[in-house]
Amino acid sequence: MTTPPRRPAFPSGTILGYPRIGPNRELKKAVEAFWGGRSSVEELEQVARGLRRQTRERLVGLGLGRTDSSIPESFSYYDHVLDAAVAFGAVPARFTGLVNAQGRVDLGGYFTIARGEGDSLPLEMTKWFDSNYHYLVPEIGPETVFSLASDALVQQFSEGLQQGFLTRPVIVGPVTFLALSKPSDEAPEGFVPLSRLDDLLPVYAELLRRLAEAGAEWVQLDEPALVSESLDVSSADTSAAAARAYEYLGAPDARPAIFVAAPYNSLGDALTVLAATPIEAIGLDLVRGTVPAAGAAGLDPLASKTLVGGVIDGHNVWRGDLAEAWQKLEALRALSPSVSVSTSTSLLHLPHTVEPEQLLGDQLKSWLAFADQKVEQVATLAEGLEKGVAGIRSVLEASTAALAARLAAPGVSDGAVRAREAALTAADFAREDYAVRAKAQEQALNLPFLPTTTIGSFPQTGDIRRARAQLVAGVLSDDEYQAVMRAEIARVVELQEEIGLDVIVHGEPERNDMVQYFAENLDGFAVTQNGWVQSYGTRCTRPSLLWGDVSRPKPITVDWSVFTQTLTEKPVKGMLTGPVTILAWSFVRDDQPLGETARQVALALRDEITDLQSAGITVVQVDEPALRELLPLKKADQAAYLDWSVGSFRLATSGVEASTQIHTHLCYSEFGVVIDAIDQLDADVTSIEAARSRMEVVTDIKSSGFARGIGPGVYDIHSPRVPSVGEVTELIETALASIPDRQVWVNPDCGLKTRGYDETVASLTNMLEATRAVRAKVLTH
Ligand SMILES: Nc1nc2c(c(=O)[nH]1)N[C@@H](CNc1ccc(C(=O)N[C@@H](CCC(=O)N[C@@H](CCC(=O)N[C@@H](CCC(=O)O)C(=O)O)C(=O)O)C(=O)O)cc1)CN2
Ligand code: MET
Ligand SMILES: [Zn+2]
Repeated sequence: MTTPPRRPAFPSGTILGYPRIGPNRELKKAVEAFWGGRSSVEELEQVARGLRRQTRERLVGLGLGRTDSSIPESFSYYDHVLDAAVAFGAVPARFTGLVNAQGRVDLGGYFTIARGEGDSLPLEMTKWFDSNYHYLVPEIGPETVFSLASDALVQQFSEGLQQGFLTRPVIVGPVTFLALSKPSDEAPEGFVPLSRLDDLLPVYAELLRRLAEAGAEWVQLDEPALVSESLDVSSADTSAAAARAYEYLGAPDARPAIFVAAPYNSLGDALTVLAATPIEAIGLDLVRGTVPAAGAAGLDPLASKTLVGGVIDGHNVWRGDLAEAWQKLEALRALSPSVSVSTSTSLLHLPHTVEPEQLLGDQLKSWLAFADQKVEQVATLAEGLEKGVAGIRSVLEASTAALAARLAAPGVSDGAVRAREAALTAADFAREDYAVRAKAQEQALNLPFLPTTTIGSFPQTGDIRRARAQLVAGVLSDDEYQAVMRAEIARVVELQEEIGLDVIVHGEPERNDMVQYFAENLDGFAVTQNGWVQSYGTRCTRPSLLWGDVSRPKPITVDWSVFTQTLTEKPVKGMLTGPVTILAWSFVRDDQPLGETARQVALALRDEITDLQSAGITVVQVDEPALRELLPLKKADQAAYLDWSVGSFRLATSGVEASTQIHTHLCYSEFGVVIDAIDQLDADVTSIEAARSRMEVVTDIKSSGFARGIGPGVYDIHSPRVPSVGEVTELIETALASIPDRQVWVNPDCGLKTRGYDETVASLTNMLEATRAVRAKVLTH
């Protein structure tokens, strides 16, 4: 028997990943300049190199080691799952023209796969576990030929080495890569991408060998699929795949030491599986998950591995209780003598740093930790692990004290809000029967067969954003800003009238973001100036901070909707963001159950909706695109979630008369699992993303017995492509084949804010032409 090679020690502290977009969105700006033809690929690459160097230096400055593999090499130009697809040669057939003679795709081609071109649709985009980050879905079939088609990761590691850093390359693990993939267009019915594992593993092994040759001592393989019970493949299948994968990848001597990270929840049975493989370190999410019980069956082999305790929350901004985090690390020591500290997830979900924020106030700032502050927390705990807890005791105590101060601060608990919540009864969560509502609404609205509408936003042009930036800078007065927005609303209304839409929207020009806008107008929230977080590709958001009890000091949207209604005879649809989505896209207080916070937001929205009704608005849409996103990864937690999420939506929307039509909108997800919950929302009309999956969702709707209005999106707004009249006609007819005629609405998949005006006008015009054609056909039969 040969002795295994000696492996270098895992660093005592690390993070699973770091934001890639740059402290001032440098990468976003550089990539968009490249797309716009305003810079060359060399200039873009130079910005990226600069950011990577800056990140390595910054992380050392914050306390990570320069040469102990503690710095993750986790850069991406657009998305880390796309990076893996391109690295392993998994390019869909429609893009093979982008692959050069060496089997590689250049940076331009990489962006084309992400964004589509001409008739070639981009990879589908969907939510990354329970976060607001979207990854691109690889397409895998029996025809996919895996090969090592990119050395980007090796190059980035070598680039760091030349600068004097020994970093730790990070890549999506093989099980997660395949579990998140979907069958390619060429794949036969029933094909499962995970069935290609044995063909993919040699390519991963080759990459590991190349990294070892380049000098990498550790590599990180991210396997969040192992914690999720909500994927297309079962946990039993992902566990079995992990056993195979890590037995195989662990076998060769010529490889870096392997660290498998399992962020977003606990590993459950998969921990036993990983324990039995020859990998050297395992990362556990101890924020969402718990410390495994020492002595549990099958965990003995952990004693010879490093356990990396993800005790610092990578998914939320609170400074948290470091003393409690320390205790979790101590508890881990019962399983292995070798314990390190890390974040629970990549810091990708957090803004860079609290420091430059000028509007947050010292008190709130003292409660917060963004990415850089989380790195410092990791460094503190790592010092405790290395030198004993005595040296860090005062820091632990300070964090406990800050947390106690936070819980006792004014505004965290508001008596009036609490009293109102305590007085709620079942009647506050229910409307009249749908039959009664439908009749009252038919009379009030008098809409045609196949009513047409849009999802709310119209293009956010440079002029609109500039005007808002000028308002913030004090260059425009409130009145001047209002005038610019009103002019935009007038243009949007006129356009909709010309095109012939039936239910009119105001276009949301006054909103920087559909959540931040409401946060700015509600008590209990704070917003950042520069707290940008990547949502997908170059698109970023500044998640708001929900720190206290929520209430509405005054009406928020009423004046805008009332103004819009003065411009048209047609019904104007009021536009609000729902409680679940407001929570999902903010950083939410962690001192009380989410359901309680959601009810507070719902009550504020309920008042807004009744105020809209009093002001003469007859249709109100309450968007819940994040309903599916927040669905817990563990099945045991899902029923309770659906109960409070559906409840908060109903609380927000059930204060109105039968004649007021409530719409909701959902997008960005697979809806099958939550279709019953969507029905339970009891909205009069639900618009739902459907075009990219060619109306697959209507079969779910049909089998669920959904009996109210439904608008399956008839074109994808994520690409500038203008759908033809024929295409839209076909999709409307597909919907009509499954759903009773009178229920069907015609609308795009989502809001138009990321589009330009030219394609918007062309697409909506075609949508109306298709609707008229179908109307004529159905009505003459
Ligand atoms: N929070 C959130 N999550 C979501 C969505 C969403 O709409 N909101 N939609 C889904 C998809 N995700 C998306 C996320 C972001 C964007 C998006 O368009 N983001 C914009 C920023 C939106 C914004 O905050 N705009 C601000 C600030 C704009 C800005 O960058 N201003 C310039 C200055 C203005 C100029 O001169 O151009 C600056 O600060 O430097 C405003 O309009 O006021 C972007 O990245 O470009 C779209 C979809 C799912 N998750
Ligand atoms: C991400 S869902 C977007 C809904 C919103 N009303 C809009 O049109 O932009
Ligand atoms: Zn949407």
